Amino acid sequence: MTAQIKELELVSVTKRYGATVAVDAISHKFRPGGYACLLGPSGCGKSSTLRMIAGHEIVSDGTILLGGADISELPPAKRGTAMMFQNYALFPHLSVAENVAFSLKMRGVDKRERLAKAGEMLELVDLSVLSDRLPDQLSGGQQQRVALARALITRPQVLLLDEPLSALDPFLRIRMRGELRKLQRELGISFIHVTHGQDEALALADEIVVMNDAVIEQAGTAREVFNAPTTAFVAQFIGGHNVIALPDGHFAIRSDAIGIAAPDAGAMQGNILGVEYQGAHVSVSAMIAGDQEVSALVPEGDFFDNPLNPGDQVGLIWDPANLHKLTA
Ligand SMILES: Nc1ncnc2c1ncn2[C@@H]1O[C@H](COP(=O)(O)OP(=O)(O)OP(=O)(O)O)[C@@H](O)[C@H]1O
Repeated sequence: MTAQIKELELVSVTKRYGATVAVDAISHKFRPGGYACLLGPSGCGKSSTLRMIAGHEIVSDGTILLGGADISELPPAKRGTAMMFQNYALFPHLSVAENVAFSLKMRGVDKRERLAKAGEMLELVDLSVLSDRLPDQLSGGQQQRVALARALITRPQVLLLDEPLSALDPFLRIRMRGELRKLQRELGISFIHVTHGQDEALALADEIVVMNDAVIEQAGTAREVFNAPTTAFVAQFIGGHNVIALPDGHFAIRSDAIGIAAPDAGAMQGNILGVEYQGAHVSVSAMIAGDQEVSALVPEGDFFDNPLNPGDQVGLIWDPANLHKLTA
């Protein structure tokens, strides 16, 4: 299945709902066979983008290309994409195997062949033993695997996942996250996964596409986006950063790149506002010049060698190489 995975490209894609511009002329090439996360806050246009790629929403303007061919006008089943929905959308009256085989039935594939294919898909997601059950006889995690098998049975080039983990409890979410990543590696196809969780995106993605207010703010590998956010929005949304105004502009710096020293040392003086124990680290917040609050993540051992309290004066130190100039 890994041979010649086609590249998905968005060219100036726009979605308007009446006067609302949900997606504003976004362009992006997704890496073929990669795991991409569309990350952003509620209402930024992630789901609209995904639904346009799937063909469940009409593109208002722009083009969607798969392997160079324009798929913008094709019906969902003819695009080479498949979608797994947030609520799984399983048919309650059909067995697991029949749910998985459903789209082949719609395509006129005969019963024996479609159930054989459904069997292969259920094996892939480790659910063969439950193939005769009804959806309401399954756990949330099992239902999710059925939904995955059902989306994969058409052998898509691109699997689209809309908040696939949001219905699961935190423990299961982390387990399923690992399973999704493993499955994507095994299949070698492109996954595009919509999430508003930065931890989820960092854990899963080869590529993170950060959206805000209908546009792409930044796209890059998880490490690039985390280590060098280009805008204040990305720095704040991805977490673990401070945005600081200095005489020569606005900069992002990771909280764990700020150290604490004696009051007369360091790049800047600060007054401790709060101390929060987080296990491996202690998060120390301080007020610096210009009424700006910054947080430093200090390794637990270092903190307790020189404990601090609110009201203490300190110096904050950082390596200037860790300051990333922001463009907006
Ligand atoms: N069918 C619709 N009709 C009108 N406006 C819509 C419709 N669907 C979405 N919108 C609007 O388009 C914008 C983007 O919505 P979209 O669902 O794409 O965002 P999202 O980033 O996926 O948000 P969430 O994480 O909450 O699902 C929002 O302002 C939303 O209210």
